[in-house]
Amino acid sequence: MSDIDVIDDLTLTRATDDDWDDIIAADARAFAMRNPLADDERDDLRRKVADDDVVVVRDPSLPSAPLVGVSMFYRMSMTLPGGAQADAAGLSWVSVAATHRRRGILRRMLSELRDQWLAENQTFAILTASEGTIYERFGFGPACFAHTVQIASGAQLRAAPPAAAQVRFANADEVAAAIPDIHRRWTATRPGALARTESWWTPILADRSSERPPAASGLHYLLHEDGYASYRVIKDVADGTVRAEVEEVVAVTDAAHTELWRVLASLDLIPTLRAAIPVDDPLPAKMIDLRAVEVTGHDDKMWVRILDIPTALTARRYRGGLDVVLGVEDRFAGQGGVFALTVSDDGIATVTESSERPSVRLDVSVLSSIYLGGLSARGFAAAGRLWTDSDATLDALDRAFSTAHAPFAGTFF
Ligand SMILES: CC(=O)SCCNC(=O)CCNC(=O)[C@H](O)C(C)(C)COP(=O)(O)OP(=O)(O)OC[C@H]1O[C@@H](n2cnc3c(N)ncnc32)[C@H](O)[C@@H]1OP(=O)(O)O
Repeated sequence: MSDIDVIDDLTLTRATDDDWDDIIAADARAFAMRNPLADDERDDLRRKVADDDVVVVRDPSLPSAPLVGVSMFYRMSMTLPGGAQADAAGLSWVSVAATHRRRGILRRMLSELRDQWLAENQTFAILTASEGTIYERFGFGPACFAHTVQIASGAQLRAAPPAAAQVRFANADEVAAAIPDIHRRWTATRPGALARTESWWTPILADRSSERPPAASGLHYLLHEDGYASYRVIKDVADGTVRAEVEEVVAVTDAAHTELWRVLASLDLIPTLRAAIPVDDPLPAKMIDLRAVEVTGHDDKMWVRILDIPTALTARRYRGGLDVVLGVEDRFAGQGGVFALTVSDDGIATVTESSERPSVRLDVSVLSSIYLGGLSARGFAAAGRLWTDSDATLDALDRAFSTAHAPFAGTFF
């Protein structure tokens, strides 16, 4: 890592206070935002990221040396299969000016950050991707998915309502006091779940009007002792129709999940609800008519890149015994190699570098995709992107890497 680097006639540095006006303007252009971040949103962002974790590229050959590239990462924490929490570098706000595309600025910025992550012994990098074809070349694989669902108002749950209400609408103070802890309890139950520190909660709880979708209300909160839900009411300006966008349903128990959805599905004068839910969410199975939960979209929500393969493989738990030799290719970060992975019947792994012939071959992006249990080894084998020496090896690999719950990040970054 260096303080200043030259790519042809460009300079690459870490951000300082003086760069932030240009960073905000550049990202607003690159992400087609109607307005750049307002001052309070910019303060929120700066509380979440250190200037030393922000890479800035400028072109001094042009008047005023415009900022032509920016990338940053948050220091985040993610739940692994089995419940351990691991640090993860959350890559975000990556952009290159439209005037300077396709001359290697993204590759150069990611190389700089890769060198930093390796020097810091980071095990994982994660991101939410704007397009599906950019990040595999850097070793990232799609790892967490969500279903977008639409639910008609009045949809009935099978379970009879409890005698006494267990859910109530809560005011801002009650919400601020209760939900960070419920969220923390929830993260322990889901692989891929991202923890939120205070600097992440501040903008969520502030619910700034500048951050709301057009024609959207503020957040309404429903509180249960083991869960919460939030939603906005949106009136379509074009046709006047009303719907609710469910922002979050965070339930630590099945009972909390049922009671929160019971209330959401019965909101008056709101014909339609939309939500993004885990792909294995039990909601359809809880309805009298499973068609009441219509899946309208399926999106990759978080990508993972394993940076330290032995540490990552030993940090998670597995669902069955396994004895394989993984041959992993990593063209971007050079962290691949051959690793003997042995998992005991109780799901605990030991990993050693090996000189044996691999029984499984795959790219680090594929290993990263199956790591949280969101995609299967068998699926990649069928796509010709993972090779095993036998079907029995594939079966064992598939079973060991699968998880009881589909991974779900729960926080956009
Ligand atoms: C984590 C996040 O922040 S996701 C958000 C990403 N940012 C955006 O979508 C904002 C709008 N887009 C942009 O700012 C730019 O087009 C970027 C950042 C996507 C690409 O920046 P560039 O500097 O043009 O990329 P660069 O020239 O370094 O290309 C690197 C590689 O990615 C490939 N690539 C770049 N953009 C794309 C794309 N949109 N689709 C597919 N491949 C792409 C290039 O072909 C190149 O491949 P190679 O090195 O294997 O030959």
